Parts: sequence; C-alpha cells; structure tokens
Amino acid sequence: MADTLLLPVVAAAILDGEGRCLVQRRPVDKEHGGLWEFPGGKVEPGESPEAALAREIAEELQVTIDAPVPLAFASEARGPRHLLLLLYRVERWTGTPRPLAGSILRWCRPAELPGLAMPPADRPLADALIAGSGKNAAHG
Ligand SMILES: Nc1nc2c([nH]c(=O)n2[C@H]2C[C@H](O)[C@@H](COP(=O)(O)OP(=O)(O)OP(=O)(O)O)O2)c(=O)[nH]1
Repeated sequence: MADTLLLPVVAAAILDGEGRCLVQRRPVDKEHGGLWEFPGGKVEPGESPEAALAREIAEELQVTIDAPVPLAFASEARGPRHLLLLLYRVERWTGTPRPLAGSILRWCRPAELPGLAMPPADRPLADALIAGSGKNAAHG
C-alpha cells in the first residue's frame, strides 16, 4: 500500500563464549513494557542498519560491537506503520553490558528463550537463533 510507513528497527543477539544471548526487559512505561527483547532500536533517517545497531548498542548497553551478521528478520503490520525488525548475530563485542535505567539485562541460554515473554515479532527471531545455535553446536 502506498501509504504504509515503514518502521525499520535493528536488534542484536549478543552472544557470550558459552552461546548465551543477552536479552533486555523493556521499561514498563514503554510500548511492550515489561517484555524481553533483543537490545536495539529504530534506524534513523539517513543511517545504515549496521550504524544504527552500533549506535543503539553503545547507547543502551555501553558495549562496542564488531562485525554483526544478519540472522533473521520479522515483518509485521503495526497499525498505520509496518515494522521491519532486523536481527543480527553479534559474537564480537567489547565492554561490560550495563542496563539503562528502568531496564533489566539477562544472559539467556537458547533453550530458555521460548519461556520468555517477548513481543510477537520476536518469537520467530528467537526460533531462528535457537535453530542456529543447535546447528553450531552440532558442528562443534
Ligand atoms: N529494540 C527492539 N525493539 C523491538 C523488538 N521487538 C519489537 O517488536 N520491537 C519494537 C518495539 C518498538 O516499537 C520498536 C523499537 O523501539 P525502541 O523504543 O526500542 O526504539 P528506540 O531505542 O529508537 O527508542 P525511542 O528513541 O523511540 O524511545 O520495535 C526487539 O527485539 N528489540
């Protein structure tokens, strides 16, 4: 439809050496408040998705990321807007993740992701991450 407003959002599956993923609980006063999500945020006009991801992760977690790899995306109508949620796999990063005021961080094993309350668009993304982690484990 010609009047659809695209909302591009980038998010990171930040992994530690044990294959655990960092998830963030959204502040209760925001949209999807209290749900667990992948850290990230909206792509600003004129910004590449990768630049937006690096900026959001630095702002939200005080972590510097390197070499994000596209993992999966979700496409979902959100009223007058249409969410395009791009998830990247991030294995190379530096810093100690610190939560912004009002949010909570947690390292999660892939098997724990299905038990987390997440925004609907995140469910297939979490499944893709789980599938990928199984494949990696199977191939050593
Ligand atoms: N960061 C993130 N956002 C998600 C996920 N799943 C999901 O539906 N969203 C939605 C929630 C919001 O509508 C939108 C991201 O908005 P945001 O509020 O995090 O973006 P932002 O950091 O740029 O925040 P702001 O400046 O607008 O306050 O994408 C996810 O896993 N991570």
